[in-house]
Amino acid sequence: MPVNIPGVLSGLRAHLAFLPLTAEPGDVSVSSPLASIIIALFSLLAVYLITRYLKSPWRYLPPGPIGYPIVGSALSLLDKKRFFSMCESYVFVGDIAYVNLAGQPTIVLSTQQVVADLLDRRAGNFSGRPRLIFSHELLAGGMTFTTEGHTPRWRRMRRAVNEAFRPSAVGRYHTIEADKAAQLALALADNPHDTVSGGYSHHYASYAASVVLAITYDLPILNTGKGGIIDTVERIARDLARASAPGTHLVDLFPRMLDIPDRYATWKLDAATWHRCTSEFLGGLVGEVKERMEASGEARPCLAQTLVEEADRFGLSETEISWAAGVMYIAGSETQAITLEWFTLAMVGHLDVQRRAQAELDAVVGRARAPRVGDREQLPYVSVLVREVLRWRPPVPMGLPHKSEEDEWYRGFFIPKGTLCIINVPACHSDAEVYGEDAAEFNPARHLDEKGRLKPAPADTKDEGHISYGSGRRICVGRHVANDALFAAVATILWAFNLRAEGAFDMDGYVDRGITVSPIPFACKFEPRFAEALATLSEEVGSR
Ligand code: HEM
Repeated sequence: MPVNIPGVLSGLRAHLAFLPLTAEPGDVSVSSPLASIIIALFSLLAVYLITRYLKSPWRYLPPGPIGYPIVGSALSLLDKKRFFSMCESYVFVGDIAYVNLAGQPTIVLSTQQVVADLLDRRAGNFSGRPRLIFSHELLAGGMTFTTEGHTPRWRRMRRAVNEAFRPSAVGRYHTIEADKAAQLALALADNPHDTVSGGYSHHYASYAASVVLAITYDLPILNTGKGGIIDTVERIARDLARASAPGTHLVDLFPRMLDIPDRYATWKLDAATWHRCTSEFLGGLVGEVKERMEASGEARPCLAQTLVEEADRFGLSETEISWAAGVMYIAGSETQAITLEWFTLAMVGHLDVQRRAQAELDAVVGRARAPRVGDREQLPYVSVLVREVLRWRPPVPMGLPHKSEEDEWYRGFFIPKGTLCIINVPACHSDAEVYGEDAAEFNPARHLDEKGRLKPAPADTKDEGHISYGSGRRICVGRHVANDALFAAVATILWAFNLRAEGAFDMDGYVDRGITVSPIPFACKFEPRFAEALATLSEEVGSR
């Protein structure tokens, strides 16, 4: 249909008649210059905004979902699987997605190479942690180095702990791990028909907790039942975890609330009291180690002993020693217990793997004694079985978030200062280019060559064969201890028992516990493999 241009123009003119846009001959209206000024200002503003937009590095953010107003994509975090699949649908370029979590810039890293490129090779910028005002700054007084930023205090505490947990130092804990593993097996045998769904996980929790506490404080070998100390440290861990859940405390959303004078903010006084009591409790545990060191000239090796001895070298205060040791329970107990739960699921779902591991144990260790951590070199299949559990079902699927401290450019993408970095560990571990086409399957043999020897671990995994321990400067400082303690438990359980599910089990489902994920509970039967197994374990407990 032909358009009547003059007609349209005159119609427009009629509509805009209230604004004298053009001066007619003889028109003396004073508003004409004003209109010109307004138009000029708007034009300038438009030019400014367009130039700013064109020049802004924010145009080059990695691709990602737009999300909803204000909350962005924060709500999708409630379901980890959905969150990751949402991010994965955007990682067609660069293996990196950008997500707005209620205003917090966040990137999700989905291949091991990208994780290493940023968190490892640019560790100077990507080793911070998000600010947790209530739990970290007020309750813990900034002392939990797991959540401390990339600060001198974090460096001091981390270096001191690393001294006690480096590969050449962890051999001194092997006896503790072997004793605890034997106790764990005996506890599991107490309930051979444990049809309570996941009833054995209670024993795994006790094992992990008592290994960590024994390694940290040289506490006497604890029974696998819970003792008073375990109850207290568990309460501390629970309080801190609850307090750091997003939205629990308003001060995390409105940091200016910190300026409210103490007398009007009872929550600050309560937090200070909690901090004082907890510091006293943790200081008391270190104090007992000191007493043993003074009384006997030396205590059995443990983390607290190293921290006390090395305090001057690393410049640690008394409170820093107490908290550096105290945080180990929080970081190291649930993670290990859950890994053992995934191990149990893998075993009931893969009886062939169970049999192959047991054949190796029978051939190398025999039945006259239980396996030891020192046997690991001769037990490559059992050893990679632990590695494969951590690859197949990472217990901390998002890692712990790192935070960038400066603006950064990577593969043409802009990563603003203060960006959170979340590792999509399941995606990294299912990369067919790294782990093969069967990456989704549980298959320990993938880590061995055709002669059954350990293959070199894939690039960027720090020789672990996976990145379940995180990456960069913040990589899990307890990973060598964890590898040993998990090996001790797995080897002892497979040496002593056949594991069989009683009833249904779900290989794909999971229970979301916040930072960690565990299998959906199922009943498992731990059947002794031979008559003398339990007697041999009883004899070995405490005799090494
Ligand atoms: C299966 C067992 C374990 C898993 C899966 C695990 C996983 C992790 C992960 C993902 C991180 C964060 C790394 C990062 O920020 O990139 C971490 C940090 C940490 N882990 Fe572990 N961990 C385990 C066992 C342990 C044990 C046994 C201990 C101590 C006895 C421990 C102590 C720590 C500490 C202190 C940190 C904080 C490091 C820092 O911020 O500098 N972990 N762990």
